[in-house]
This record gives sequence, structure tokens and C-alpha cells, in this order.
Amino acid sequence: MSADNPFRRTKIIFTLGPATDSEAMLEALFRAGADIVRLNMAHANHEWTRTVIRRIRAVSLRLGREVGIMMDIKGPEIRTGDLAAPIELRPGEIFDFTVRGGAPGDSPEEVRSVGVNYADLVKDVAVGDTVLVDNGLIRLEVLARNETRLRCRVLIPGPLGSRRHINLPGVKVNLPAFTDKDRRDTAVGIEENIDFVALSFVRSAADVEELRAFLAEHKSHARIVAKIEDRSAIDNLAEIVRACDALMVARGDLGIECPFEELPGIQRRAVRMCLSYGRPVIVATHMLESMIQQPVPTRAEITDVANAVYERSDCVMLSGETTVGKYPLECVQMLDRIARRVEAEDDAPAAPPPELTSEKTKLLHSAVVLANDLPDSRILTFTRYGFMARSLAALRPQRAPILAFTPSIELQRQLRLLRGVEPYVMPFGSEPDITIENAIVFLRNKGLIAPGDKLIIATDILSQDRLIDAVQLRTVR
Ligand SMILES: Nc1ncnc2c1ncn2[C@@H]1O[C@H](COP(=O)(O)OP(=O)(O)OP(=O)(O)O)[C@@H](O)[C@H]1O
Ligand SMILES: CC(=O)C(=O)O
Repeated sequence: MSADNPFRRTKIIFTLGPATDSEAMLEALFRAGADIVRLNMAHANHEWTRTVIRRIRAVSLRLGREVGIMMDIKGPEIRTGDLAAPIELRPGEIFDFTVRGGAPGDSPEEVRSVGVNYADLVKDVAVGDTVLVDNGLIRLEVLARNETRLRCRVLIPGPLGSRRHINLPGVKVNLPAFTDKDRRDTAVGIEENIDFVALSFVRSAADVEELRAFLAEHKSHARIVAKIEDRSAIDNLAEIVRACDALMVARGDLGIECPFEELPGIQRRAVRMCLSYGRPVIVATHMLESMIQQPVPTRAEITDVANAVYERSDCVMLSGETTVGKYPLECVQMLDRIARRVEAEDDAPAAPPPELTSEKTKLLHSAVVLANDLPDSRILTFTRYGFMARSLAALRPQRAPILAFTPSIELQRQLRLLRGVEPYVMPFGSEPDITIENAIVFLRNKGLIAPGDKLIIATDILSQDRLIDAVQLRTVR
């Protein structure tokens, strides 16, 4: 397909923060093609959350481009507390992490300290263990512990800011998968009708099921993204992939919890496993990290983004680049540009399809084989619950976009996650044939199809009063 292809297959997620939460910036980012907005609940209070969700919806409505909203809940994550000003940790300095309101009373005056949001930290960690802070930038060694504090020595120094993430590689943290804070955050998300909940530090399928039960209890249709971030997730990868609706390779924490040289292999294995189970997959973190400060990415970052596209991931994701970075719009434009270019030249053979268990998915597979055989064809599908669009996306058509029509705006937002799917909202007619005709007129009016284009239509049709599954080939007149 040409470089001016209106359909980018790889989807773009960006994290909302002070750099991007204004109406003007949201509008610019949506126009630039952002598909999903992520809210990182480690940094968000409920008032801000409600305000920005409503703002996102209002801007979407105004632009006629509905984006998805993903609430990233923090799960069993340990963080330091708020600080009035950053503490500059010095090499060799003795430093305390306190719980249950421990220090300063407990620490001698010369020992500086910070509170931590997890009281049992002092039980889980042993003398000699390593404590990593702020994505592993700061490293400390545990010297001693008591009921209210961990006393450490700074091995690798650095500035300690507010709410910094603590990693304890190899330590089994005794926190529930879905914490009380997660419940409160998710309840707000459900009230505001979010589209995805991303659960951090998923360790097993049971963690996903716990969230699923909570969503069902609260009558939410939000889809579950399982974030894999540590060794237990890698050990239980297959069951997690089967249990979730989508997987996120959260490379920030994975790269700390596992030896970093294992990260590329883990990413490749996770993406391939998702493809083999037909699960959407997101590659996240540090994709354009240098663009937090600079207007252009490094060559290595460009290649990293391209690699995620070559691997046929569904989405790439931005974090610090768009929360606090100087060039958030340029970052989305950069992802868009790299993805389109790589997709235009990707001529790798079709990947083996996921296991096709039903007659319906076998039929959809035949539609994708046909699309791969016909240059410049498009796949059209009609979907009430998303099954058709998800199944087609999982089959990874090589070039043809999947134009998915649905009467549901919620489903349209959720379909934004899927590689190659361009979702449109349209009320369905009384008969499938009328709906197909309406969709073709809609696409022609938008200039998205032209006479002579081949359309492969995967939907049920009415035949002698019976609905039958069908794949049709039509040429646009
Ligand atoms: N809603 C927000 N309000 C204020 N600052 C934010 C917000 N979201 C993110 N930030 C800032 O942007 C930085 C990068 O964002 P990101 O979402 O990657 O958070 P993180 O805590 O570093 O990582 P993780 O994704 O592992 O939770 C954060 O460390 C924080 O300082
Ligand atoms: C996104 C995230 O949480 C991580 O990469 O660790």
C-alpha cells in the first residue's frame, strides 16, 4: 500500500500527564492519530481522573474521533511517599525507608529518610538484599531492619523525588494482586466508563480473574490488560495470556526485575505467544525516552519502535515522553511516521495463524487468505460484540486494513487497540445487506474507498430467512 495509506496498522497509546492534559494538547494528539490514552493511577487523584476523562470524551466528540481510555492500576507496587523537595542521595550515605510512621523519631538526626506505602516491606526484605529506586537508577543495600524502618547504604546515588517506584528483585512481595487502592481507583474508572483496565505486576491467571470478577460485579465491560513486569509473570506467561484480553510487555519494570539482557528475548517470546493465542499485545516503555528532552529520537529508539512493528505487535506506548516530556506531540508524530514506513515495506511472509477452533474462525481465515492474495483490498466486517474484528485482527492480514462497523461507541473505542482495525460507528439496518450497502456509501463519501477497489466482506447474510456466515468479494462501483 502507498505511503499515503490512510490506515496505520500499529496503534499508539500515550500516557496522560501535566504535559498533555490540556484540551488543546489532547486535540493535537488525537489529530496526530493517538488511539488510546493511558492514565497512570500511581500519579493520579480521583478528581483529576474524572476531570481528564470527561475532557478526553468532550474533545473526542468535538473531533469526531473516539479514543480509548486505559486506566493503569498499580497492583502490588511499592512507592516512596511525597517529598517537599528531592533528596540528593550521596554515595555511601546511610538512608532509611520508614513504614508505620517510623522515622524521623526512630532515626538519628544525621540519617535522612523517606516513607514507603507498604508496611510489610520490613518483613519481606532481608539484610543484604538490594533495594532499587526510580526504575533502578538508585541502588541501596539493606544493612538492618526493625518494625518501622529499613536501614540501607547507598551504592548508586541519585536524586530521590516524590512517589518513586521501589523494586526488590527476587523478593516475593506479600501484597495482594488487586489492592484496596486498585478497587477504589477502578470503581471511579467504571463510573466514568473507561474502556480498559491495565493491571500492574500480574503474577498469575488468578490475578486477572480477580479483576474480572470485580468488573463483572460492577457491570463493567472494560477489557483487561495484563502487565507483565516480573519473573513470576514470565514463569506463568501462557496462563496469563490465556486469561487476559490483552497483554502489555511493561519493559520498565521487567528490565529491572529480570537481568536486562534477557529483555529482548522476553519481549519476542511474549509477542509471539500473544500472536499464537490471538491476544492483542502492547510493547511499552522507553520507546522514545530521549525525546523527553530532545526533539529527535536516537537511531536505536527508531529501530526499537520499528522492531515492535516488525514483530506485529498491536500497540506501541509512550510514558514519560508524554507525561512530562518537552515534545509529546512530536513523539506521537514520530511513532506514526515510523510505523507507517515500516508497515509499507514489511513483506515478511504471513505468520502462521493462531489455532482455529471454530468453523467461523476458519471462514474468517479464508477471508484473510483472500485479502493477502488481492493487492489493495480491504476487509469489511460488522460486529456487535467485537468477535469478528478481534478474530480478523488476530489473523494479521498482511496489508488489507480491517474496516469494522459497529453500532456501539464503547466497542468502537475498544477496537482501537487492535492491529489493523479501523473502527466506525454506524447503526445497523434491518437486514445485513442494507448495513453493508450503508457502510460502502459511508466509506465512499469519506474518500476511503474508490471505484475498482476490492472489498472482502465478512459478515452474516440473510438467505431464505436464515442468517448464514459468509465471505463475499465485491468490487466498488
Ligand atoms: N498524572 C500525572 N501527574 C503528575 N505527574 C505525572 C502524572 N503521570 C505521570 N507523571 C510523571 O511522569 C513520570 C513518567 O510517567 P510514567 O507514567 O511513565 O510513570 P512512572 O511512575 O515512571 O512509571 P510506571 O509506568 O512504571 O508507573 C512519572 O514518574 C511522574 O513523575
Ligand atoms: C509501563 C510500566 O508500568 C512499565 O514499563 O513498567
